[in-house]
Amino acid sequence: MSLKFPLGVRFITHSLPCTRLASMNSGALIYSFRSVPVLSKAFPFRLKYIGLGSRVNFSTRPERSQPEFGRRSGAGGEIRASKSLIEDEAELSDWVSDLRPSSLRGKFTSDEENSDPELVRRNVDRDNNRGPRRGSVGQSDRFGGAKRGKEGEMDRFGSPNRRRTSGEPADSFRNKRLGDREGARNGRVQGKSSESSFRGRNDRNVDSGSSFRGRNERNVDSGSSFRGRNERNVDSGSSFRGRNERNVDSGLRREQGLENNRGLGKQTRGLKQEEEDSSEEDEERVLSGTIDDLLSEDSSDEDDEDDEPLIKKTASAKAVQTDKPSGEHVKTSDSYLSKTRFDQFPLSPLSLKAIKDAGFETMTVVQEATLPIILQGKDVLAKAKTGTGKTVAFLLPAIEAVIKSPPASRDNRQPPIIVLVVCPTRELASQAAAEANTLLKYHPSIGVQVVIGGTKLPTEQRRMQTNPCQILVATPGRLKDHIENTSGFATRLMGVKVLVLDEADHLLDMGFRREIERIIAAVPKQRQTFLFSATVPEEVRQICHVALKRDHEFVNCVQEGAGETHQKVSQMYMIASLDRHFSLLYGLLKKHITDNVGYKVIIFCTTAMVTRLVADLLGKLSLNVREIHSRKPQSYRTRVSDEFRKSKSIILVTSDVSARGVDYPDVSLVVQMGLPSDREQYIHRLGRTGRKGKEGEGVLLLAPWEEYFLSSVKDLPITKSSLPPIDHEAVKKVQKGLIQVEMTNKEAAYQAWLGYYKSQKKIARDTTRLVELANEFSRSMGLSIPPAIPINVLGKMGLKNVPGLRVAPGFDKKHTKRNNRSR
Ligand SMILES: Nc1ncnc2c1ncn2[C@@H]1O[C@H](COP(=O)(O)OP(=O)(O)OP(=O)(O)O)[C@@H](O)[C@H]1O
Repeated sequence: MSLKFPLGVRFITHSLPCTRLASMNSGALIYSFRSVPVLSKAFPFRLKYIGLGSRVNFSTRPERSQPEFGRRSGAGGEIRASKSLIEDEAELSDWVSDLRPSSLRGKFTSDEENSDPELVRRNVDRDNNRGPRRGSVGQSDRFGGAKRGKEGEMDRFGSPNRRRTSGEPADSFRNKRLGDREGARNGRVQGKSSESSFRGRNDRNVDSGSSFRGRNERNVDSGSSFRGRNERNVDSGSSFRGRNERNVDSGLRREQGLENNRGLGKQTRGLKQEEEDSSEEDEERVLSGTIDDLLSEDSSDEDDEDDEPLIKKTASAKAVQTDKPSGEHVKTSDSYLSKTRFDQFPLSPLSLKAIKDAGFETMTVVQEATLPIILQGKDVLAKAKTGTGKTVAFLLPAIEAVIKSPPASRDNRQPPIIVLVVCPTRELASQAAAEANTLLKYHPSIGVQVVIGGTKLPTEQRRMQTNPCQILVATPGRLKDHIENTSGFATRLMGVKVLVLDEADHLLDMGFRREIERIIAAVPKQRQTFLFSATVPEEVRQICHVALKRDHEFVNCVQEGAGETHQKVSQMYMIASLDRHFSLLYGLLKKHITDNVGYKVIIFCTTAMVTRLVADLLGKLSLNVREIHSRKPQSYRTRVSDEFRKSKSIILVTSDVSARGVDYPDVSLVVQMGLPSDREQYIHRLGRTGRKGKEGEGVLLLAPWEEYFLSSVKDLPITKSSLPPIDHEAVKKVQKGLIQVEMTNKEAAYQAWLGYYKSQKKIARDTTRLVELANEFSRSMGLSIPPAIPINVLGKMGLKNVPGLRVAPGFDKKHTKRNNRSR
């Protein structure tokens, strides 16, 4: 039997993270005082949870090989919070790779977009130097480019009334990173079997059947529980029924102490504000602070193990899982659309009209699951697969909140902001604003604006004054800038009734810590808050309490494990030594192009500089390729993003600036070259294909020594592919192409590669080996000797005196001074 919530929300499933926490089997609970490690990192004042003792596994995914990514903290739990750091370090690697004596000496002040690549690059350096954002979110910055395209769309939607989305494309994004693979330098391009047809899709079909009423049918308990979560331990066999009861009963009783969570705002006010980040790159938290900061933070990870007092754990919130099972129930398991119509909900007729114009016929599963709860006035944490309409899911009810608010008086030049949407990247913010404008087509009195950095603060300030809006979409850094520097802005934020954190896990991880704290502190406590993402790691769930009310609902439309990715997207990985990678990539692309007439491919590289290298090479191989990464000016990125969105038969090589949220239609293949920063990033990148229930393919190309990453995705349906045969001609072509690639690109890629893998603890542990691998990478680019690296850069990277490195003379401080003197 299934239970239904008043508005029809039904619980489907298996193991809910929360449902089986404290409330169940409480007699058996052991309250131990363990810390929630990430909390201490993110929120110094220490949140406390009642712990479930041994049953509670705060470290999330035990079966993941986290050590490589994890940073030690708190009670010794390995946490992924280090992701941000790692990403920063990835950025660092690119930044480092781009160091020149000049950039080491000075900063650049121009903010403008600049078509001069050199200047742009320098701008990047400058930006990097600016903020102390250490924890940065790599993604964010890397994200750089992607969605700018949206901006274009906004214009479209902008209609004559003030609904126009503002927010200029930010320019000078910066980011960096790098990556790549290793190689047992011997491997020769050869391919044995090959078979790897990257086809093996499971064409499970989609048939949602998920209507309000019919939900139960979907409700087949797959038994696939949330890994590493308590509930599984507590009551693995629990039936669907039992769970629902638990839900209804709110099995997740929150215990005292959680109140504290809400106090975040207050407490964070007192937090030390590190120097302001220069707005310009909220999301681009490139390497903030100094390299030393980053490295030292990194190295201190191990030390940071003091146990916190603690815990009080218990889940809060009810959990509603709407996902469907895997295995034989595939027919319904990958459906992203429900059968529920939008007009079955009490939505504004004008919104319904706009929805119809947008061509949305029925709700997606996440929309169907969250809307009734949100309309009840509750806070929601929602996890739903990539490309399944989360943006509309939070925007629709947010618009309702605006409609229900009393109109601002006409002479109020600074009307309250009713809805605040925070996105980790400029692209996502622009995209969300564009979607909002679609939904607001017939609400001319409701305005949307975007504040995303990249433009000068005063420009945005003026824009906000001349175009008052009720819905504001922002990136965290720029929003914080406005809170602190725009007169009257803080007052306007006191009108916020709905706060949305899009890509919540990313926003709540270490990278955006300060900004989010500041933002939460700046909006009223009496508000509704929605957190959406395709991935919500357990440790982030713990932090969610700082933003959400205690009785929030966790709507999980995703089954942990195989269910986190789309069944219609085949996932394969290839293991090959580094020296084969470029040829393999080329062969893979050629085959895909032959097999797919209107192909659209995204290739993710680990850093901006490696992205540039790969794009350069593929261009030389006469493929129709574009590149997006943080080193490109925002205007360029916007243009390319738009072009890629609209085109067919095209390849986009990109860094992680395009990993999250970017909604490119009809991407047929996603290739990930080298180590993804973590499991979530792997899922988000893969999510650029198979959107809206479509088919897609994903290929992860790793070197043998990167294979350990697979343990973190072992529950996903990713299978090993044999290496395809690569014909001799292709190998020769690639070699020739590599010769034509600019030397500076190779040098930059080498340094960036080194920097990126230096940030991967597992690999960096043995620096001699690391350098060997880097030199392997160098050879894979066709270089017989590795590029020399300035001594000061090596120092910053902690790689001085490591055998195998070539040191570029004359760039160390002493040396430079001497040279200057002698001039
Ligand atoms: N009910 C609907 N019916 C059809 N299409 C929809 C519906 N709702 C949203 N969409 C479209 O689905 C696409 C994907 O939506 P969106 O970008 O919000 O996905 P997402 O879940 O946020 O993905 P990601 O996790 O990658 O950010 C968009 O083009 C959006 O316009």
